[in-house]
Amino acid sequence: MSDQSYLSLEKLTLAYGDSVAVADLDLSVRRGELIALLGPSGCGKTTTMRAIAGLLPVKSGKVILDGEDMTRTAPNKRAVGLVFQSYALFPHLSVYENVAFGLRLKGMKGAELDAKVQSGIASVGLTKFADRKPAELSGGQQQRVALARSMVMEPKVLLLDEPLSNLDARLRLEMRTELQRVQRETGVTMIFVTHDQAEALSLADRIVVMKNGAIEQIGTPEDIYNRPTSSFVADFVGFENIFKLEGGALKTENGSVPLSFAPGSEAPSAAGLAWRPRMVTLGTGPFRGTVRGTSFAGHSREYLLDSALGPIKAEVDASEPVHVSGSDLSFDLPVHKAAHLSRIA
Ligand SMILES: Nc1ncnc2c1ncn2[C@@H]1O[C@H](COP(=O)(O)OP(=O)(O)OP(=O)(O)O)[C@@H](O)[C@H]1O
Repeated sequence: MSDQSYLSLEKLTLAYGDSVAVADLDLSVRRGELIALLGPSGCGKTTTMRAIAGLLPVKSGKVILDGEDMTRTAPNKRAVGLVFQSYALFPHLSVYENVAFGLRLKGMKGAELDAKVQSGIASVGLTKFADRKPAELSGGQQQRVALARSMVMEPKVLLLDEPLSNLDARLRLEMRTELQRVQRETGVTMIFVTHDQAEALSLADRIVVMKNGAIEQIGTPEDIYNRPTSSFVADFVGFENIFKLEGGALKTENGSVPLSFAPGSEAPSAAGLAWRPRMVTLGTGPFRGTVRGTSFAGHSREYLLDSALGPIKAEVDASEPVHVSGSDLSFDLPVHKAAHLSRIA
């Protein structure tokens, strides 16, 4: 993978009428990268994809692909493929004809067309189903046809908008693997939109977390999961205990609570600290909390504690002794385990 940018969005601003949906967005994607756009509903993921595909005029800024300014290029001249959550297959055409459709439009025919379509269908494991109509296929199979149909066009970038969201849990896992395989085998640059954190973490080379039409954080799955830099991303990936930090003390609803630091170590300069429930130590530590609620989650047990810091969520192995509601417990928020946040809402 080269370090050079293959697809660049430069100060991209996108609007519907007067209403700005994405503002000043900068994103640089390397050739062959698999990027996930992750974020809550309405944050601008689909809008960004539509602009890359040329389906939405750009208000200001640029879309550069493979060294060419595509900002004003028509969608069909961009070499950008699209796979939507609703597979948008032609219902009256067979699998074969669905996959052949775009190639025929480009004027391909005869043996060349046939070879290309056959290999596209084979690459997603649907050779046996070539003559079926979409209605005679499962959701996962339809999604594979949509993928094959885009891939035979040899796009420079393949955009997938919630490609797995209509599939049941088992098929989603299967399609994740399938997408990864196709990506590895073809080396195509892929950008996919998802609401689903687990999907983004398991598939992407890098994750772009969006909020209110802007990028909140870009990083590897490990960065996003372990080192969120803002309270928004921390909350999104499951750090449920988030505090402002001021002068080495946590700011809480009930005032400042000093933290204890390992001898010789200084208070972090971060604006905030965040802990996953798993990172909270139960049973020892400088803080006291009263168990307000507990829930059994199979391999683990979650506790909600009332404390001078406010509500604290803790999670421990289910094999640990059970603390009943009303129990008074010591706990700790180990500073060395915390995510250091530079921005906190
Ligand atoms: N056709 C449209 N006309 C007007 N506003 C729109 C249109 N499509 C989207 N928007 C607005 O633009 C903003 C971004 O929407 P977008 O669809 O890009 O979000 P998203 O992150 O893809 O959300 P979701 O996960 O729900 O698909 C939202 O405020 C949305 O209401």
